[in-house]
Amino acid sequence: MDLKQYVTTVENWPKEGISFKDITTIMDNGPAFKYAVDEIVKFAEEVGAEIIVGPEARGFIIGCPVAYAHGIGFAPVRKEGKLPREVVRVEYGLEYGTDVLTMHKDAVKPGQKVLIVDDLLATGGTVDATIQLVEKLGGVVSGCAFIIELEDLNGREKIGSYPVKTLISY
Ligand SMILES: O=P(O)(O)OC[C@H]1O[C@H](OP(=O)(O)OP(=O)(O)O)[C@H](O)[C@@H]1O
Ligand SMILES: Nc1ncnc2[nH]cnc12
Repeated sequence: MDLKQYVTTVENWPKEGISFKDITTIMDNGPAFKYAVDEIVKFAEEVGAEIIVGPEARGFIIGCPVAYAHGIGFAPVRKEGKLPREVVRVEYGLEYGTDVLTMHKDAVKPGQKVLIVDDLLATGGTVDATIQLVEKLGGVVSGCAFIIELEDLNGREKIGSYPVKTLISY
């Protein structure tokens, strides 16, 4: 399937100079959404994922159905102040700002094989912070999967040698 045709580009949003890739037009199309999730389900199997970790908010939309398809768990990465129990925290930079990401301290078990899933890889700040959170908990990052990669922003450099799957590149 040519998944790219279902992405909507919105220029100069949320800030001047940003070319925003809107995946809601993948999500609201049944066959396109199923194709995108199924591709990441296959990758999860290839890397032997035992749990899916996904950052708020769009990582939840893609990561949860992947976890469900395999009958494995999903652990959320959330912005500071959203998770109710003890957390680990990491500061990170975005294409358009900075923030703090957190995970519950017991969300991933030591030695557990983790697939990190998000909608989009831009500067890699979010995935880099997510890798750090998983590793603080003793999890083993077995791969990272995204629907979209913005190649010019070099996010892959932040991921280092972990296996990466992306479905669409710009
Ligand atoms: O590679 P990066 O430069 O870190 O950018 C990618 C991240 O940016 C977006 O999330 P955002 O923080 O806008 O949050 P949202 O999903 O809640 O809209 C996107 O969903 C990724 O998580
Ligand atoms: N250009 C972009 N489009 C959609 N989500 C993003 N997250 C970071 N950069 C983005």
